[in-house]
Amino acid sequence: MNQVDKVYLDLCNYILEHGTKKEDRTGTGTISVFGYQMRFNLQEGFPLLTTKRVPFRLVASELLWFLKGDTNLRYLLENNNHIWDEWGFQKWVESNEYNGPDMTNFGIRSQKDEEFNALYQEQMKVYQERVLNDIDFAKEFGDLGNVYGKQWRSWEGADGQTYDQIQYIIDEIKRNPDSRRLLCNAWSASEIKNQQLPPCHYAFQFYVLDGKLSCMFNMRSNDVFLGLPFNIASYALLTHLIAHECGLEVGELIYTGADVHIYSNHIEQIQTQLTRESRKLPTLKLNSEVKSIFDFELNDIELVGYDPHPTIKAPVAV
Ligand SMILES: Nc1nc(=O)c2c([nH]1)NC[C@@H]1CN(c3ccc(C(=O)N[C@@H](CCC(=O)O)C(=O)O)cc3)CN21
Ligand SMILES: O=c1ccn([C@H]2C[C@H](O)[C@@H](COP(=O)(O)O)O2)c(=O)[nH]1
Repeated sequence: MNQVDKVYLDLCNYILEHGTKKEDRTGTGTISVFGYQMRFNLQEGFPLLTTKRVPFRLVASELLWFLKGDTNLRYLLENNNHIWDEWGFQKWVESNEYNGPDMTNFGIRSQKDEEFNALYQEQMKVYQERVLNDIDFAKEFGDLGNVYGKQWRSWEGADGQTYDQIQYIIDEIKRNPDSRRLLCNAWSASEIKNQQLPPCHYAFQFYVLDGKLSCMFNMRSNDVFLGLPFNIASYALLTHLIAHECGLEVGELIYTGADVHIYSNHIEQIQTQLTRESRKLPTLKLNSEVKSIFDFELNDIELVGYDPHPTIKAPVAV
């Protein structure tokens, strides 16, 4: 069994065995543990689960969106990436400008009420079309607020200046690889009110040893079935991109999670996944002509040899 699926499935088993039932903001209900760490050796292959298909293209386009400093859904929709749609949609249906059918608690209601779900799907389509085709609408309702992209690339300091935390990390790695300050912080107390969803992966830090770049990322809250496979792959890709620019190999990826939970409507899916045999990990190939991490585009990033078990569908808690 490859180490990545093993470490992930060990976590799933651990939560199912030792987790406690806990209510949550979305009203879905979870089984949760508080505090968990996992380590992935990036030399062994790219950490994308093989016991279900994880859509790497969506992971990569989301990361490029963060790295552009973009916070507007439009870029994701243009790339056929719908993982953030619900949080933009929520902003629209809660605004004065929305005058369609009542969408209160659309996340839960769309799962339980088929008639409502049809109405919701219709309004979601309208929303997506308008974000893609109406620039003024997109500016207002496609924007998720000061989420990751803003905090990573243009953090607003108490001095009124903006700070590019990613550029700082890259410059520091090149200048002073032993630094213990290779850190990016996305959690800002004054910004929570300006975010459709306050950051879940709220900080990460790099470490250079023997020509290898390692990364530790911290999550305050983590959806183990849908979010975590994305989060692991996303930070692995970020580590590869930064290592590429800095002329380093990749080292280890370390995950630290706080409220690590399985949603009550994901348990069957996890149980299915637990019965599957893992396969060989894929590898990552980056276009060597691209030098700066900020110049990467989707087709400069290639996953080689990914042959996973089929997708397992699950509803997302909003
Ligand atoms: N409850 C919850 N879980 C999350 O993981 C999560 C949030 N909310 N809110 C913000 C972002 C959005 N993320 C998401 C959202 C949806 C999927 C998801 O549905 N993934 C499917 C494929 C979806 C598709 O093909 O469009 C999967 O099978 O992995 C993954 C990550 C991670 N985050
Ligand atoms: O990258 C992400 C983003 C979000 N999540 C999950 C974690 C929680 O299940 C929800 C957020 O809800 P809160 O009530 O704000 O904690 O989204 C994730 O796993 N990964």
